[in-house]
Amino acid sequence: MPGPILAFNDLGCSKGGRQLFQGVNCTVQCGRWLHVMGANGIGKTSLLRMLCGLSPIESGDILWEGRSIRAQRDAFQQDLCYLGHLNGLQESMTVRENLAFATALRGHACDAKTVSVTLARFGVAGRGEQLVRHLSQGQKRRVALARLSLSPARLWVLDEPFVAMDDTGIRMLSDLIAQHLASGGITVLTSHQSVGIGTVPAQPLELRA
Ligand SMILES: Nc1ncnc2c1ncn2[C@@H]1O[C@H](COP(=O)(O)OP(=O)(O)OP(=O)(O)O)[C@@H](O)[C@H]1O
Repeated sequence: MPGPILAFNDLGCSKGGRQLFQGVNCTVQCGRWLHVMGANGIGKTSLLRMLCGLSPIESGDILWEGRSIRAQRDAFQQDLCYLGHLNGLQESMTVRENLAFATALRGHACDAKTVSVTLARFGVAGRGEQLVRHLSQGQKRRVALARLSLSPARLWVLDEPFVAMDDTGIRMLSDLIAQHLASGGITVLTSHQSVGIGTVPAQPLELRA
């Protein structure tokens, strides 16, 4: 059995002088997914943002492969793909440019055929030359999934990824995450809906004030 690769150690968070949560402890192994749950405003997005280095860790620590993420910022960022509310897409670029840009940032070239095949896989074939800002919310989500599928990152951090998805999109995303887990990846996600990811049971993390 592989050892834990992601760990939250006594993690706490406050915003605007108010304590949101504290004393969060858990470990996540390869091939598992963490379902971060809790009431509106409890701090789920805040936790994900700390994990991604978008906000500082105020108390406790987050470990990746046994080392604080603060001590290995660049290497950890290479291992991470974050899908937030804004989908991580550049609105003023075309769909195709977005995918090429995202993969280039990670030092990979992505040829036109791969982009076309990937867009078709997520049901947005033929949208490649369209500006992202002209897509519907659900189509943007699908392009974000296409971006995710091209990412070699081992850790996927997804904030409410099922929002704005139709049933087909929800299935596509579940299958994509299941595939990621099967290849030894880890996913941390928030969702107010109950979620099924293949046959892999959720590892629940309930945030409480
Ligand atoms: N920069 C900030 N300054 C002050 N308060 C903030 C800041 N960012 C977030 N908050 C507050 O922190 C709390 C937690 O926000 P967060 O978005 O993490 O919650 P959440 O659990 O993801 O909520 P939801 O389920 O509604 O999406 C909220 O009350 C929010 O208003």
